[in-house]
Amino acid sequence: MSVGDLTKPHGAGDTNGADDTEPVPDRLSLGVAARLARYLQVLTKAKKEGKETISSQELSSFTQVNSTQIRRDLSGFGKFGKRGVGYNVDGLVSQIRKILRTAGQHNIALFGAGHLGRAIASSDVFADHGFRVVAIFDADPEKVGTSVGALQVRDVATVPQVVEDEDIVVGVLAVPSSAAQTLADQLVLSGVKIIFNYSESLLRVPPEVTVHTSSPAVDLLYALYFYLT
Ligand SMILES: NC(=O)c1ccc[n+]([C@@H]2O[C@H](COP(=O)([O-])OP(=O)(O)OC[C@H]3O[C@@H](n4cnc5c(N)ncnc54)[C@H](O)[C@@H]3O)[C@@H](O)[C@H]2O)c1
Repeated sequence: MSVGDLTKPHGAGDTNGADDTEPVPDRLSLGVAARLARYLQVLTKAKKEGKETISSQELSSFTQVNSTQIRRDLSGFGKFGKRGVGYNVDGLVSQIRKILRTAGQHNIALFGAGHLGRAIASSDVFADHGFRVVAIFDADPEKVGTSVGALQVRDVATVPQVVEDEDIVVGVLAVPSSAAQTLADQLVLSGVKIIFNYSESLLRVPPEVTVHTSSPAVDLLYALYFYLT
């Protein structure tokens, strides 16, 4: 079964641009989307290291998805895979980015210019995948106006205006749990539909808004489950 088999295609003539015969899927199943994102993570790194091809076995060893599943998921991208040679890294990166709709540039607003916020702002973790931190906010008047890399810390009162001016699509919360819900509410009111939450706060948002909560300990519990079973 390929990605195409698991999804509902767009109407005729609406194509992904890379191959006129390949329709862009409307909706991926959660499992496929999660696996494609993991492949993309490995492929992006491989591309950065100048690797031209990658085999399903290599992808498997880095993603812990078995290679038969990988071949099935990627069978829709026939022209990128050659027996004995593997997949063309460049081609597969652009194809998966189109399918996950992550092609192009997406602007992030970061909340919290503390330890984590500063580390995120100065690293490539988001930039490697087409996300750019274009604004950083903090509630502490001592931090507002100071520099974090090329950015100046802004006052949270300016959120709605900055979201509009900077075309922000993602809000990243690197603030104490006690501050997260109020900021999430402000982001929702400003029209932001994706929130990446580093705090442990259980955020309440309307159904059209997606919250992803990053929790290393919970990821470890998941790994532990597979280790123990
Ligand atoms: N999930 C992870 O991997 C991970 C890792 C480290 C920290 N964290 C979490 O990230 C958060 C930040 O951690 P830290 O170590 O950077 O803390 P920190 O105290 O160094 O920084 C927090 C910053 O948030 C600012 N802040 C407080 N209220 C705010 C508001 N309403 N609006 C904007 N800014 C506000 C503070 O002034 C401070 O600058 C915490 O919730 C922590 O538990 C998560």
